[in-house]
Amino acid sequence: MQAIPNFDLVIFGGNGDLAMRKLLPALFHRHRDGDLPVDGRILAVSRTELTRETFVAQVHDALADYVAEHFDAGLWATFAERLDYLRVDANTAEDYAALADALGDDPARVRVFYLSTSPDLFSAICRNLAAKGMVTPATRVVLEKPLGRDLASAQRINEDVGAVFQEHQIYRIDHYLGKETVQNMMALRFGNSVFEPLWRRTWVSHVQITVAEQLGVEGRGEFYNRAGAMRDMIQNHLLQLLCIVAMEPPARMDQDAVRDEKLKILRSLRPMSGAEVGARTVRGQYRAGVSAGKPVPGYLDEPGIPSGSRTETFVALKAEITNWRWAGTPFYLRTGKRMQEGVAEIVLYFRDMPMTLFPTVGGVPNRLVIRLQPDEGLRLDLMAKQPGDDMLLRPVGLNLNFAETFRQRPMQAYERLLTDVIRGRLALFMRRDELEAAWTWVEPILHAWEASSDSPKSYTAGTWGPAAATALISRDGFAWHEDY
Ligand SMILES: NC(=O)C1=CN([C@@H]2O[C@H](COP(=O)(O)OP(=O)(O)OC[C@H]3O[C@@H](n4cnc5c(N)ncnc54)[C@H](OP(=O)(O)O)[C@@H]3O)[C@@H](O)[C@H]2O)C=CC1
Ligand SMILES: O=C1O[C@H](COP(=O)(O)O)[C@@H](O)[C@H](O)[C@H]1O
Repeated sequence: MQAIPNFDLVIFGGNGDLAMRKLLPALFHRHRDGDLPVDGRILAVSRTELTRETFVAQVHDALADYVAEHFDAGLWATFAERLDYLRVDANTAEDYAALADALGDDPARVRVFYLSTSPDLFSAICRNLAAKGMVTPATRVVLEKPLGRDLASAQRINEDVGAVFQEHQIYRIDHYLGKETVQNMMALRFGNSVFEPLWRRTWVSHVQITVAEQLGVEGRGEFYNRAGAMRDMIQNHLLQLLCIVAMEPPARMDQDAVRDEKLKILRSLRPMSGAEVGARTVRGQYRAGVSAGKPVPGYLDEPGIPSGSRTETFVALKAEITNWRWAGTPFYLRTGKRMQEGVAEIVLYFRDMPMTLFPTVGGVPNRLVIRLQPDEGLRLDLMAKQPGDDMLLRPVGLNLNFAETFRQRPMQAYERLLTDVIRGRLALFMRRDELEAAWTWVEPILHAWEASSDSPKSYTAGTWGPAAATALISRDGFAWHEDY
């Protein structure tokens, strides 16, 4: 494993929610594990006037909450030495002079600009960094999602960022690609021979990808209401998961070979015509209910949500991949806020046997359940004989729980991704053409929804979403995997 080189990491939006909840805790974990070089500096920037001391105190409190039992006072002291804060308004060219001074002029030093702000600021930030001569060959830029709200706006951002940075310097983050189980899926598929012959239309009847959250919009109402579940989750996380399940083995595990294969899948997604969208997609919006044992308000009563909003908090849809391996095997995608369980998983359902020889109790088709959250693992559901005189079969699961097997703290997605940027490893980041292919597929669905007079179907918080989502899959003779 390549050591992490000395670095300057500049986080635009360094006092924001993502930085405090995910980025700085991830860096603290890597510091605690002794993975960061001594000369690795973290410089937070944003508009608010803060002293270094105040900022460091804010990070201390955030880490105490978000790193919880892994927080260590001794390690905090050395971590705090890495931190600094600078006031920079992204739109004010003069503010960048102090940033350029703080970074110095060593052209060989790895320099990462992490843009953890609204994407409206990305163009101005890149332009100003270039104008002040801060973009060296060893500089990388990380772009947070969502990258645009449709194909045209994504292209505009890509053009503006591309005018300053070369493609190999641009890291478009999708934190799902940093999850251990997602990488384990590549290990399962391309490090074992046993599944490869089965991994195709001949043996797989359909695939389900579910990312269900119990959380609501959690103080991000204004942002969420402009996005909705399609832009927030399907366009990026769920389509990336679909790519990892469906892609062909890359010729090598190098960044472009992997990304080429994912791109082929995105381009093989059968486009939905406006007329088909009604039958192949379901959008929902939660109303008040009980989630994780507590009464919760409906979406329209959350702070920052305008009355009568038609933003979807749930999407279920049927996708089809028109290629040699998958034609005829539907992929059902489903995501929602305030669902009954917080769970993320991929389930491959294998085809039924041609005939039944044995009586069964609670028969299910053979299936492979790949669990991303909450407990990462794999389960292969098989039928086995129940002990006793009768030849009676019942379902049993062969279980692999990664935490129990490896007895190691699983690395959080941002821990892996942040250090990949510093190391210059692009494989787990999206290339421009991938991002644009994903928007190309999603956009007609969004347009059809916008043009429709229908509102999202209402569902009670704490359930599995609108009844129409059950109908979407049961029409094809299948049912959502919900037996947790
Ligand atoms: N929070 C999350 O869980 C996730 C967030 N994201 C994405 O990450 C990005 C950041 O999100 P989040 O942290 O939640 O948002 P916040 O609103 O919490 O943070 C925004 C940050 O941007 C800074 N900022 C705003 N305007 C300017 C400006 N003109 N110049 C400099 N800094 C500015 C703010 O600081 P100040 O006001 O002091 O300037 C603040 O630090 C967004 O693109 C979001 O979509 C993606 C996935 C999950
Ligand atoms: O990107 C996002 O992801 C989170 C879900 O991430 P997870 O790692 O907790 O599964 C989601 O809550 C948020 O709305 C979205 O912006």
